[in-house]
Amino acid sequence: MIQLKNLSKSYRVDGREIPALKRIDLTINAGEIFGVIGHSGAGKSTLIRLINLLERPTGGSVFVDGTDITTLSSSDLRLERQKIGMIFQHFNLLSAKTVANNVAFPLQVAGVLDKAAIKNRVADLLELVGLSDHADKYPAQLSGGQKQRVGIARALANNPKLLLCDEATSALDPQTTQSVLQLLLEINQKLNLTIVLITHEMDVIRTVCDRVAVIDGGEIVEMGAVTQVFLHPKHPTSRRFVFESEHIDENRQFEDFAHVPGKIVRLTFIGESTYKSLLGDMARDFGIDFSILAGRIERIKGTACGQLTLAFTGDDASIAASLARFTAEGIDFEELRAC
Ligand SMILES: Nc1ncnc2c1ncn2[C@@H]1O[C@H](COP(=O)(O)OP(=O)(O)OP(=O)(O)O)[C@@H](O)[C@H]1O
Repeated sequence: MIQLKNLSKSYRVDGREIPALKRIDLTINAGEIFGVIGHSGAGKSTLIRLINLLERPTGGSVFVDGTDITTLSSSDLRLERQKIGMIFQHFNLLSAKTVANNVAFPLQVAGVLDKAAIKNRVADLLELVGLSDHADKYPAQLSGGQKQRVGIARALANNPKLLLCDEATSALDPQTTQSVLQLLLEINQKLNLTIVLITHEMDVIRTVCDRVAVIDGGEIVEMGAVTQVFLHPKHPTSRRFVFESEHIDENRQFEDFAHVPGKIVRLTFIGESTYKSLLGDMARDFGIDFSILAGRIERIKGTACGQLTLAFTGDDASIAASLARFTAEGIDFEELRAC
């Protein structure tokens, strides 16, 4: 759906070129929910605004659904943009228009003249986002979550193939964030809509995204399936995001482990293996002992995942046999300390 090729962007400030994005290569597949996470100033907003050319790149190309939109005339670009909806952190609703008229607005701009068709389409969209009873209210009469639902309905008015979400839940409380994220998941599935979202919150990525790119200093420093990046973050920036979201202090943990005897191993469970009763079986079968040093079980986009850090004691052959059993059961392990 999206292909960014060697894409770069610098801003000219006081006669100097300030690089914001450097040689980005990225492919986003149709139907996926793709997240971009980074700290403030990393280049997230620039990246998402390049996808619909709200910003022009300094170099490289932007393909959307097979078309290099950087080469289009302004009238063709206007048509192409109807395939791309966008929602914003601060909703950007028109305060003097009712909810229904905010949602109708992009249809009118696109040249739809049939008033009955507009009315029906607006009614369908408001039903989709759960706001049928609020059609005649003004934005000031809505909660933040309701405003973002209007933003989503408006973004979907022209049946886009792609929805860009610019920090769409950052102004919302945690519970409202969850309900807006559930709505995004629902429309992704119902409409097979490709969604790109930028955020600085790992929880947002974990709840809805299929894949994630971690961006730092204008570059993608890590990219992969969310389960992979969450459970095995490699780049220091990714590690920081994951450990902060899990309230894990990595350095402190290693200091604590220094007092514990045995081989320290971190096990990673995904899916059904998360619920298997393997540890007791292994202690009995191989005569090993273990203590649990750290653990977490969570859901990554609906898939149960767990990580357990254990210290094993026993003879080397028994520990090796136990680790082989993990491998046979499809459980990943990482040795953090040999003994
Ligand atoms: N219009 C602009 N003019 C000059 N510099 C800009 C402009 N927009 C962004 N920048 C600079 O580009 C870099 C990337 O900014 P960008 O807004 O894309 O980051 P971000 O990750 O979205 O940050 P935030 O989360 O704070 O919005 C920053 O150094 C920023 O100062």
